Amino acid sequence: MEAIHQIAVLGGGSFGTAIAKVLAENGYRVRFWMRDPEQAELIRNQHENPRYFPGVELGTLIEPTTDIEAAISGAELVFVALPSKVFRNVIHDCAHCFDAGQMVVSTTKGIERIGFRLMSQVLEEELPGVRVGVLSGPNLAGELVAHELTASVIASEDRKLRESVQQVLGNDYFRVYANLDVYGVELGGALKNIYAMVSGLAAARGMGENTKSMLITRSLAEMSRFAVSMGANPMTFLGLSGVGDLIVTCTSSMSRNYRVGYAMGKGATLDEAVTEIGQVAEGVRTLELVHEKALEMGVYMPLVRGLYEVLYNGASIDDVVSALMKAAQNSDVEFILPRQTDGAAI
Ligand SMILES: NC(=O)C1=CN([C@@H]2O[C@H](COP(=O)(O)OP(=O)(O)OC[C@H]3O[C@@H](n4cnc5c(N)ncnc54)[C@H](OP(=O)(O)O)[C@@H]3O)[C@@H](O)[C@H]2O)C=CC1
Ligand SMILES: O=C(CO)COP(=O)(O)O
Repeated sequence: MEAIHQIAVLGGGSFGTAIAKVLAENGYRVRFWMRDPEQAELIRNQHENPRYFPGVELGTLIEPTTDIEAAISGAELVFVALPSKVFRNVIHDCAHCFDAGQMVVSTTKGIERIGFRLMSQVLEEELPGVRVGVLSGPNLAGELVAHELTASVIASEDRKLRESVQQVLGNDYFRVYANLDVYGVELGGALKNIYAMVSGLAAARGMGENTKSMLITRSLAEMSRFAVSMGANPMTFLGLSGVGDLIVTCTSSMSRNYRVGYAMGKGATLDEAVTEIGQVAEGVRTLELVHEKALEMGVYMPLVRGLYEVLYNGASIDDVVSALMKAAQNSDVEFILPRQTDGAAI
């Protein structure tokens, strides 16, 4: 395995900071690109990112910069940790800085509005010739920076990329497993944000432990049904990037998506909930896109539909829950007993 000498991280928010910190702790020099010169100056002088992780030491191997060309050029490996909403624009504007053969890894868990593209597809379209990968899994940034024992998945068809990412990120608190199914790994990371909002909402209403388990498991069934309709392999959802990420975001109040649902369950409007968090909650946008796609493709997604009704059409949570519970009872595992399509059940 060739040694990696230079790594770039694009995006100076929670996850970009967490990944840059892991890399630096593993002894790599990291060019850390962000848009805000003041933030870059603070990180350069204080070796911490006070807006996202006040008090967390980042060390001296992280070199913040607002010059994206300087960050990318010469880096063998580039991690992109930007919200999906801005992902294509940022990559498009700096596409000329990339060389063929460079390894580019998206950590973004979202979907592009036009064309329902995932970020690896955006990378392939914008950066022909680069090697593309996706990093996804149960990776709450706040826990990663605190060295909680964590695992993730690097998905790529490119073996060199998979092994390079395992090499540069793996250490005594972070394990990186490999997968070939880029689309499935990425889709799981995007979809689970919707169900994290559902779980937050239910938690705010005082759900029991049985309810929590039912919600997470039926979320997995719904995600898998959607994946199959998109031509993806639902088996990937059995891994860390599927059920793993679903569990952490549906049970942790550190998840921004969970917190959006929770705040709404306590009576906040969607705008209030999102503003209060002040960081990206990808699930809000993903919900809209998946709701639309499910309608278009005729995929049965009662949790998506119920959450959409609450968020966008002012439906009462009690009415939605009641409709879900009264719907016709159906198959547990649809790969064993196909779902009956003449009724409707959670
Ligand atoms: N946080 C987490 O636990 C994890 C997050 N992810 C995923 O990573 C992605 C990024 O999330 P995260 O880092 O948490 O988000 P944050 O909200 O913490 O940070 C977003 C970052 O994007 C920057 N940004 C926003 N718009 C632009 C733009 N137009 N040009 C340049 N930079 C921009 C922000 O800059 P500024 O600070 O100047 O506003 C900020 O640095 C998301 O898809 C998320 O789902 C994946 C795994 C875990
Ligand atoms: O994806 C995440 C953990 O794996 C982070 O979730 P949130 O974006 O909901 O905070």
